Amino acid sequence: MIEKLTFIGAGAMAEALISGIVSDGLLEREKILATNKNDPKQLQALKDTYGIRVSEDTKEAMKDAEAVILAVKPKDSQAALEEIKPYLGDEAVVISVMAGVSTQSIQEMLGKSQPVIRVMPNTSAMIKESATAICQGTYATEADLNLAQSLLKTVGLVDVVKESDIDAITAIAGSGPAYMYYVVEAMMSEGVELGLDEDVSEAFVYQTILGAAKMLQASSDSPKTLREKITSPNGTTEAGLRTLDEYNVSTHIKEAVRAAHKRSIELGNQ
Ligand SMILES: NC(=O)C1=CN([C@@H]2O[C@H](COP(=O)(O)OP(=O)(O)OC[C@H]3O[C@@H](n4cnc5c(N)ncnc54)[C@H](OP(=O)(O)O)[C@@H]3O)[C@@H](O)[C@H]2O)C=CC1
Ligand SMILES: O=C(O)[C@@H]1CCC=N1
Repeated sequence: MIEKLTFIGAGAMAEALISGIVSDGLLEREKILATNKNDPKQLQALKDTYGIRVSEDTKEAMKDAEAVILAVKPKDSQAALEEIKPYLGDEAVVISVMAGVSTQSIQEMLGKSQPVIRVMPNTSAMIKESATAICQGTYATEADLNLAQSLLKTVGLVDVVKESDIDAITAIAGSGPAYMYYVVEAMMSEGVELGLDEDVSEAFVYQTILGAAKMLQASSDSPKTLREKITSPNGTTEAGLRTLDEYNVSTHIKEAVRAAHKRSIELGNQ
C-alpha cells in the first residue's frame, strides 16, 4: 500500500471517502492528508473526527503524495490542477471523483503523461454502501487501477467500466441516492398530512425503503415481480400505482435520469 494519499478538496465526497478508508484500516490515518481552498474549520473537523492529517498549504499537502484524490467541483478543476501541478510527482496517480470531467481533459490540463483514474462514487460511501464506477486514463497502469479499486472498495461495490459509460452511471448512481431521498421526503410528508406523527411517519418510511432495498438484493424476483406481488387486484397498491401512472411518474423519472446524464456531459465540456 502507499505511504501518502492526499485529498484535494475536503467536502462531502472527500469526507465520505475518508470515513470509509479510515474505518476499513486500509491506510493508517497519518498516511492520509486533506486540504481545501479556504475552510480551516472543515479541515480541523476532519482531523478531529478521523485522525487524518490536514494542511492549508498545497506544497505540504502534495509533498511525496503517491495518490491524489481530486474531490473539488468540476468548475474548480482547472484551478485545483494548476495549483497541484508543480508538486505532482510523475508517477503519482490522480484519482478524480469529479462528475463529467474526462480523464483526457485532466491529462490535458496537467499537460503531461500523468496516470489518471476517474471514479464515480456516491455519498453512501459514508456507510460503505457506495456503487462506484471506475475507469482508467491513457497513462494509468494496471497497478494504478488496482490501487484506486482497493481504495474505493473500502466504501462499497466497485465496478470497472468503459469511460463512455460513466456519464450514465453518474446519472443513475452518483445522483441516484438524491432521487431516493426525494421519494422518501414526499412519502414522509404525506404520512404527516394523513395524520401521523412526524417520527412515526419517518420510522415507517425509512424501514420500508430499507426493506425494499434488501428485498431487491436478496430475492431472485425482478423489481417488476416484487411490485406485482404487493399489488392485490383492486387493492390499495393498485390505487396508488394507478395514480403514479396517471401522472406519468415513470416517464418523469426517466427524464430526470436523462437530464442528469446531459448535465454530466455538459460539465465535462465546460
Ligand atoms: N456529493 C456527491 O454526492 C458526489 C459528488 N461527486 C463529485 O465530487 C466532487 C466534490 O463534490 P462535493 O464533495 O459534493 O463538493 P463540496 O462543495 O462539498 O466540496 C468541494 C471541496 O473542494 C474544495 N476546493 C475548491 N477549490 C479548491 C482548490 N482550488 N484547491 C483545493 N480545494 C478546493 C472546497 O474547499 P472550500 O470549502 O475551502 O471552498 C471543498 O472542500 C464534485 O466534483 C462532484 O461532482 C461525485 C459523486 C457524488
Ligand atoms: O450533483 C452532482 O453534480 C454530483 C455528481 C453526482 C452526485 N453529485
